[in-house]
Amino acid sequence: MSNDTFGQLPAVRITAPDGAQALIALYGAHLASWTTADGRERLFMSAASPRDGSAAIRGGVPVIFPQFSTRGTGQRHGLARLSHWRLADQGSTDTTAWAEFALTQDDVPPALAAAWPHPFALTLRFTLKPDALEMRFHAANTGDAPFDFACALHTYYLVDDFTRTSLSGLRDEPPLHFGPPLDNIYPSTASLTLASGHGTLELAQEGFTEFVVWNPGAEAAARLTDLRDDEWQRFVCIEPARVDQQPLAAGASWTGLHTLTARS
Ligand SMILES: O=P(O)(O)OC[C@H]1O[C@@H](O)[C@H](O)[C@@H](O)[C@@H]1O
Repeated sequence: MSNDTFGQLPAVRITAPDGAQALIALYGAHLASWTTADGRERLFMSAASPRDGSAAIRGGVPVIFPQFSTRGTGQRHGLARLSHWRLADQGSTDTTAWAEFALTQDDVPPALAAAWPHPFALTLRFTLKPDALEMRFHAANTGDAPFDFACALHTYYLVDDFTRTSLSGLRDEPPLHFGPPLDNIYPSTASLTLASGHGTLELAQEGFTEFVVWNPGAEAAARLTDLRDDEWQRFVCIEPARVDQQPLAAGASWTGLHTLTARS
C-alpha cells in the first residue's frame, strides 16, 4: 500500500502481487481506478469530475448510504460519498492486497450528520485478488434505537463502444443492450456478465436486493456539469443495491459483497 492522491484528495493505492492496482480516495472511500494485471483500466472516471471534496466524485465507485437517490427525504444518495473516511486496516498475502476504510457519524460533516442523527459504523474493504476485486461493505447500528438505511456500490464501468456492450444474467430478462437512456431496477441475482469491446467482467454480489442499471443518455448527460458531453457513451453503471430504506435493529449489522472478476 502507498499513500497517493486523487486530484487534491488524499488517496491510498494498493498493488497486488500480480500487478493489479486500485486507487481509493479517502473522500467517500471512493474507488477511483482499478487496473487489472494486464494494465487495463476497468472503471470509468469523468474528466470533469470534482477532485477536491467540494462535491461527489463522478465515476469509479461512489458509496451510497443511507439513502438511494431521492428515495427518501434525506440527502440525495446519502452522506457516505460526501464524507472523509479513515484508513482502518491494510495488508497483503502471497496473492492479495487489501485496504479497509471506516466511517462513523463523528466523521460526517455536521450539516449532514444533523440531518441523519443516528450512530453508525461503516467499513468498506477493497481486496485485490488474482483477476478480481472484492468490495465488502459492512454497516452497523451502534446506537440504542433502530434506523432505516439503503445502500449501493454505484459502480461506473468503462466501455469502449457503448452500443456494442451487453449485460446478461438479469433475472427473467434477455441480455440488455445499451443505447437508449436507462434507469432501471432489477431484482438481484448472484452474478451478471458485462461484455464489451473492453473485455468481459463477471459481477457477483451477496446481500444486496437489487441491481440498478443506469446511463443518462445524451440529453440528461448534457445537464451534468461534472460529465463531458461525449462521456456518457463511455460508461454503464451497474449497482448492487438495497434501494429501499429497510430497518437495522440497535446493535445489528449488515454486510454486502460485490466481486468483479475479469474473464479472458
Ligand atoms: O447524479 P447522481 O446523484 O450521482 O446520481 C446519478 C444516478 O444514480 C443512479 O443510481 C440513479 O438510479 C439515477 O436516477 C441517478 O441519476
